[in-house]
Amino acid sequence: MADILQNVMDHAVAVARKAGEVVREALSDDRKVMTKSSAVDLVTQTDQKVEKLIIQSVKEKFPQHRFIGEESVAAGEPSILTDDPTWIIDPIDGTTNFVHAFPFVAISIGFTINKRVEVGVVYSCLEDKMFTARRGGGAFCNGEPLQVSDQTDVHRSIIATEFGSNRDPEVVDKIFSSLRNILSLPVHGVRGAGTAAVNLSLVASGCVEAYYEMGMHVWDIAAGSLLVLEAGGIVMDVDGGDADLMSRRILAANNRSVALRLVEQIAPYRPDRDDVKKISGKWW
Ligand SMILES: O=P(O)(O)O[C@H]1[C@H](O)[C@@H](O)[C@H](O)[C@@H](O)[C@@H]1O
Ligand SMILES: [Mg+2]
Ligand SMILES: [Mg+2]
Repeated sequence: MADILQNVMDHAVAVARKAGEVVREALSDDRKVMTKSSAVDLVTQTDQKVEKLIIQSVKEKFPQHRFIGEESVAAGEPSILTDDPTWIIDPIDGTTNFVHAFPFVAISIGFTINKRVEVGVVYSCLEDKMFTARRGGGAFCNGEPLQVSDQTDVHRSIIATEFGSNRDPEVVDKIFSSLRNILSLPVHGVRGAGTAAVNLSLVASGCVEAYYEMGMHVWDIAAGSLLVLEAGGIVMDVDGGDADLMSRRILAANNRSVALRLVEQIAPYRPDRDDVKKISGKWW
């Protein structure tokens, strides 16, 4: 098992670096923008091209492994996590940033066995930061070990979150209700990088104390959640329950005391799960 995981890690890092080159080059081209679940859920040909590149390259090396890829799911592939070795891929996390050349864009690759993330790679390709984690083996950025912040007082914390791409009025109300509660605690600040994977790497790096979001997907958080755990942090549901990769809800924090103060402030809602088939033939 150990050797397989090292091979997976090495391959994930190599292919993420290659994907990052493609993304950086594409920044100077015209970016044709299409939409998916809503008018603000963006996708480009580069997202699709990078996902194909990653999946093809992994298939050649690990023909038995399964995939859950953001753009494959958008094209109708199922989004079901099994016990089999599975690569969970977000080819461009931060597509809106990519479209606008806002400088935080990541390639996120998580690898699960028995539904548990064993390897996580987040390549923040415009910063050239390669974040890596193996379960039980620590978290690193460009080879340097990561450690979450030791702050226990939420009032002295920075909290990261995102607004997502769901503009239903009830969801927007919940987002603002959570924000108002958290800002009024008060906290030192609220931030959002525009990519879940980078937000999680910021928690792992100790730059922000916590990140929460509802409505993102498993490919946004699979790799980054392992970074946080391996940097000494915790990952849970926004209501304080157990984390569930497919629930589309996450709260990742440096420690339990900060996390539980946030749980009291977050107005939760339940997006449709990633593994629930809503409309026949479509997996979202
Ligand atoms: O679609 P991408 O850019 O892969 O992922 C982003 C989600 O679309 C967005 O809803 C979410 O808020 C953001 O955190 C995520 O990274
Ligand atoms: Mg994403
Ligand atoms: Mg994406």
